[in-house]
Amino acid sequence: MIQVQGLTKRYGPNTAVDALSFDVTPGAVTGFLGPNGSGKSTTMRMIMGLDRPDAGQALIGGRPYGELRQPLREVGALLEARTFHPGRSARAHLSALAAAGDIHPARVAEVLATVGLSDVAGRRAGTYSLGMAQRLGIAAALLGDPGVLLFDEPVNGLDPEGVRWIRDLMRSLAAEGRTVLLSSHLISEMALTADHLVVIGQGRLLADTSVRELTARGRSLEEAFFTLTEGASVHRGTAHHAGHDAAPERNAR
Ligand SMILES: Nc1ncnc2c1ncn2[C@@H]1O[C@H](COP(=O)(O)OP(=O)(O)OP(=O)(O)O)[C@@H](O)[C@H]1O
Repeated sequence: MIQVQGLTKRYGPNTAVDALSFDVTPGAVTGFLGPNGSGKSTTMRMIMGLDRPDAGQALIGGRPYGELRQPLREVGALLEARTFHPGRSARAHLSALAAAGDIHPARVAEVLATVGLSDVAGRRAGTYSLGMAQRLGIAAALLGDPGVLLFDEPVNGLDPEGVRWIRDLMRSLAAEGRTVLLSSHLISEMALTADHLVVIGQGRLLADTSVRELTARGRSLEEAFFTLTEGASVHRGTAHHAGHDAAPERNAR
């Protein structure tokens, strides 16, 4: 379970994340949608303790990231690809992470197999394609077998087979009862992958609802997304925007 409570982050005069609150529940894929610059990555970074909020808090299983006793076993994240040393092999990279996180070394081979990198695990990761780099990032996120997972744009740069692989992986992680928060620009992909959606614009919550609810009455998810985010995109960078005072679309789970 992830709880985002009144989370706020300012960069100078810009408020990147603005009193944002939502929960991400286990056993489902929660899609995290919003236009470019709406604050998705900043929110995920704050959940992972990489950015300090100016107000509010993000909790993982009831605690802020910094207070988790065994963080790699509790939460895994793919926030940006290529966070590994290019001269190291995938196996060496994962082995170092496992050693640092007190994770059994046998997990390295397991996660390499899960992401389909077993055959190239000895190669320098710097030679990997974007798709392979994404898979290595996902392997690192899965290493501690955590119950909570965050993926920021995992399908970026992947070919159709890779996109489908990610979709199946997300769905199976949720089916195992894990909490999965997934950001993506690909709305059509989100319609296929996510059960629940959190939509933000200008750092504010625009909707916290099920995909089914948002696409009710024959509306496509794309239409619903544009209707929700219209005000937030058109007036981006100004103090006033449509929907400023509107209550976000929300439904109970
Ligand atoms: N380190 C930083 N310094 C200054 N401004 C920042 C910083 N990081 C993010 N921002 C700003 O905060 C806002 C939110 O950015 P963020 O990357 O979180 O959005 P996003 O929804 O993930 O966008 P995208 O979909 O393009 O990845 C943007 O206006 C961005 O320019």
